[in-house]
Amino acid sequence: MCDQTSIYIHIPFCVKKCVYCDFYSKTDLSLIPGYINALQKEIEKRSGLKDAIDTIYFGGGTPSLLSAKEVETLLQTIGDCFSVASDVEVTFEVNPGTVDLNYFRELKNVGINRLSIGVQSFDDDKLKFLNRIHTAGQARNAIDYAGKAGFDNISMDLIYGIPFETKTAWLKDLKTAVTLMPPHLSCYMLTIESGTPLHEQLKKGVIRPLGTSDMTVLFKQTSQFLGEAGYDHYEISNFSKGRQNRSKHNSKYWDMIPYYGFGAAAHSYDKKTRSWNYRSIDAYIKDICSGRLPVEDRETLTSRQTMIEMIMLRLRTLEGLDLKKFTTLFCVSFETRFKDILDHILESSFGSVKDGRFALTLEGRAHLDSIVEAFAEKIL
Ligand SMILES: C[S@@+](CC[C@H](N)C(=O)[O-])C[C@H]1O[C@@H](n2cnc3c(N)ncnc32)[C@H](O)[C@@H]1O
Ligand SMILES: C[S@@+](CC[C@H](N)C(=O)[O-])C[C@H]1O[C@@H](n2cnc3c(N)ncnc32)[C@H](O)[C@@H]1O
Ligand code: SF4
Repeated sequence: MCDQTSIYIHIPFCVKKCVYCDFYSKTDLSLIPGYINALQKEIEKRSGLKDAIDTIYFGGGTPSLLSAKEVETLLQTIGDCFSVASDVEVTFEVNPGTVDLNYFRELKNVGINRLSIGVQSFDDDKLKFLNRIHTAGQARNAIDYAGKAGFDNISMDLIYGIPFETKTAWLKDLKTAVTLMPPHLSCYMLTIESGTPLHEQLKKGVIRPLGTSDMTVLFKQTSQFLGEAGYDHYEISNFSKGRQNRSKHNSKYWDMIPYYGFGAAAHSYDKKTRSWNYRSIDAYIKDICSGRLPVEDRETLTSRQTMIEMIMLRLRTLEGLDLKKFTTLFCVSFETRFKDILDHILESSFGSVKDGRFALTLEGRAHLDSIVEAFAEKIL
């Protein structure tokens, strides 16, 4: 029998960098054809016909900078090198400043069946502050085109908690989002990553980030508002209309199911080992063209690392951690191993144990980082 697995393809190109983003991408678009060629070679080199691929994800960077022909070429190579399921979910990330109706029709024709649209906000001032290449009008058009081209599996990315953002302003963004009725929404709390222009602004005192308690208010407001609008808060940043509209691909990350990562800066996981490719387009292409795999490094997870990772990932989700599965994997019951922390969490209503699963409440998820840290300290 085939093993179910996934493919992630990294497209490290952007028209310009957004002030908050530290995902790997470059603005030299002339490198795209050579990169596609190298990607094909990497896929061929790592081919695995015994693996049944049921999700494929084009992420970035900006996948929507590729021509539909280039996307088709990559999907054909995957089809030649892997056993792709007939009902495979194929997600494609889109920047609203790079698309039109015809492009979406072409994407549909070459086999893309889920779009993740990087809207970020419907407020032009907020978009300008973030250094996005598009306006709110273009974001609305992108959603409209996606529907007209026949996509029904659409997700929207939004960012909240930028400096000076108020509860009212964020609520306005959420209200606009739900009127467009996407079946899936990702709402990300702004993180100020070191090395980004936003971090520079912070160091110079040009911006003052929102405090933790203001962020917590926005996080809870998001969950409450989207809950009332019919969305399940199924992962800390993700919301869907029913189970059928969850991201199958990302759900696999939270379930620790193996995946292939192709391209510069892409990560792969095979149940025991994590590996990652060079975070440089030049180094990636050079290795591939010399017949080597472009792996920068790999680490085999110890049982302790797997335990931390499983707790960290599962506590992000609505369903939480399967206690029986934990005992089978680690030969110790979760309740015994973490009695003190668990008692504290249950007493303070930050979590609950139901039907053999330990999950955080909304209040608990608002304190996810410190809760995960408490578990990690106990494991190390
Ligand atoms: C890596 S981007 C790729 C999507 C596409 N390039 C775009 O921006 O339209 C995926 C998503 O991550 C989120 N993101 C990236 N950096 C972030 C940060 N520092 N804080 C919060 N969200 C972030 C954004 O919502 C973005 O749409
Ligand atoms: C921030 S999430 C956005 C998910 C989107 N909201 C959705 O529901 O489909 C996706 C980003 O994570 C990063 N990413 C995901 N899987 C990856 C992998 N295997 N290797 C490297 N980066 C990855 C990419 O930058 C990608 O743009
Ligand atoms: S958020 Fe998207 S468009 Fe902006 S720099 Fe990051 S990957 Fe590129």
